Amino acid sequence: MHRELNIPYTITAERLHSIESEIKATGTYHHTFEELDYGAKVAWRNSNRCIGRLFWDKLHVLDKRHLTAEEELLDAVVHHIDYATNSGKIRPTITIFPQGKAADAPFVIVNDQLVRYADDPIAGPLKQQVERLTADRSHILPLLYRYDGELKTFEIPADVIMEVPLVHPAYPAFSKLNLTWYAVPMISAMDLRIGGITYSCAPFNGWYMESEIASRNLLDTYRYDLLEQIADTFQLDRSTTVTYWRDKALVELNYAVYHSFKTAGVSIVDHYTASRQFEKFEQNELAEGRKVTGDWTWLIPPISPSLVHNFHKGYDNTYNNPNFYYRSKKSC
Ligand code: HEM
Ligand SMILES: N=C(Nc1cccc(CNC[C@@H]2CCCN2)c1)c1cccs1
Repeated sequence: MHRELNIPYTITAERLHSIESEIKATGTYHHTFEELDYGAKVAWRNSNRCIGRLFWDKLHVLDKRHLTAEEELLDAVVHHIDYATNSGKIRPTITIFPQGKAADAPFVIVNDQLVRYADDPIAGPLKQQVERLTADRSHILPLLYRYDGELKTFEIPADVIMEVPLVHPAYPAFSKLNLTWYAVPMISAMDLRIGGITYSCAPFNGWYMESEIASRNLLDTYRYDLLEQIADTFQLDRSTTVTYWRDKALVELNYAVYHSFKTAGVSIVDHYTASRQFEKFEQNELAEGRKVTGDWTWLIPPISPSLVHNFHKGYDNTYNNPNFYYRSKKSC
């Protein structure tokens, strides 16, 4: 159940006292839903590498801290995918499972994203871990999770995973590559830290910025490395670098990804609009009297970076809490 709550949250002396006595008695404490909801939203607002932060107070927070049974926990993962996808009108959502650092939380997801193609080079190490545990070979990696200290796999039902066929309106030959990408990016291996509490299982999603798929996932040499094949479908002259065939292919591929998602009715943002939205975020934060922190190296888009405003300014990369952190590898 999702409840909209007013922001900002103000803590009372009584609440502080009750936290203190819970810590004295048990060594930790538990957030109220209001504290969890506000904490998760502020963690997004503090995510220095995120260009999508304008909508930080619209995050859908699904509180699943009460779940204990394995089937219920897995069902909540499937529900997240279904709820967030919302038939293409993507809802930025976070599902928060029982608290604890990765080593002692009852349920921890090992996958870095809930959906990952088995043939994606980035999936290498995870794929090896999965193949030691199961024989099934679907094109999407199963969920690898730790429950009660045991490493297990779960096949996410195909019907909740939406994919988008990639086409280019002006180049029919492009479809011959039979490229698709999954609709919703869902990060599942970062720790959410709020008020000294670590939630090591708190998968969250937004929607894609087109360049993530087009400039990085499909073109990085250590990812799908498709630049030449894609340039050929656009009939570009690859005989010399100075026909700018790489640059032309990159732009047309970004265009194709954006239009494919739009045609399929799946939320996506172009890099220019995303940068303008980030500029609005900066203005809003200033008006609220808050300093914006950011990581310039991730905030500039990988296509036409100097055409957007944030290329031309610096950012303070201080990490304020609440925030999201990489899980230390050893803990899983
Ligand atoms: C709503 C649409 C959103 C868009 C378009 C967006 C866009 C992006 C992009 C393009 C990146 C850089 C990713 C990369 O280069 O690999 C990023 C990073 C990040 N985003 Fe967002 N984001 C959105 C929503 C969210 C939400 C809902 C959260 C969490 C509640 C979030 C938290 C983060 C974090 C923690 C990072 C840094 C990840 C890392 O350090 O590896 N974003 N975002
Ligand atoms: N649009 C998104 N993209 C995104 C956000 C955070 C992290 C990532 C994955 N980043 C890792 C890759 C792989 C190396 C550099 N980038 C993607 C979102 C994912 C979840 C919420 S928004």
